[in-house]
Amino acid sequence: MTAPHLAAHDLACRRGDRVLFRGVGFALEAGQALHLAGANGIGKSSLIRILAGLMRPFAGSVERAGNVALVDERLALDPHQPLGRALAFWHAIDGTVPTLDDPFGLADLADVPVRYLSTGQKKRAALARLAAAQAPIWLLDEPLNGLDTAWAAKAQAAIEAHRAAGGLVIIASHQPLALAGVQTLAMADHVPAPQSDDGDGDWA
Ligand SMILES: Nc1ncnc2c1ncn2[C@@H]1O[C@H](COP(=O)(O)OP(=O)(O)OP(=O)(O)O)[C@@H](O)[C@H]1O
Repeated sequence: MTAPHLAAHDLACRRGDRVLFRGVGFALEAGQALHLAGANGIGKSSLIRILAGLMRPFAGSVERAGNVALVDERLALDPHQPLGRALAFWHAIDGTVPTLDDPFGLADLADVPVRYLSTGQKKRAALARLAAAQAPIWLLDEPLNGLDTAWAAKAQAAIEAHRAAGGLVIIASHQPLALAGVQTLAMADHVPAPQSDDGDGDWA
């Protein structure tokens, strides 16, 4: 795997008429992991989309070396296909072959149409698709949502294996993460102060 690099320089994000965050900066290298933490609506998914190149920052820039694979709430698998065929579609696009070890326990679900999978099964399918993409940079938006305790542990083991193989990972999550040496970016530290509208300026 080519050594990946992902850096954010003084990023700001505006959605509608609101600046969600500003001054976000970090630099990650192979093997490192960053946890984006913060309340609902603070801008974690928006930051992930900026890092993935799907949204322009309001200010600042992203520096990236290495391909990106993204997992978010949108399942990029054809809901009308059986899971095996839906995953095979991506193998054909990526030029990869399915691994035999089945780390996400999907073998028994290969004939089930994607739309009939449970929430946790869909998340496991998304993680299988992620791993198959063979991209060094993983951007994960709530990757543990919907997983039971055992599968959440296995998903984190897959993240650790990816790091050990030279990948880097950014994870937006409300759940505590059991990842070695994971860094935390507290989004609350980057929320702009509200504009004062108390009229003080009029009386100075
Ligand atoms: N297209 C849009 N136009 C305007 N505002 C938007 C748009 N998309 C999202 N927002 C707003 O941006 C804010 C941040 O959303 P975002 O999904 O990034 O938050 P989040 O931290 O990931 O939240 P959660 O923890 O609930 O997933 C929210 O207030 C949301 O309503």
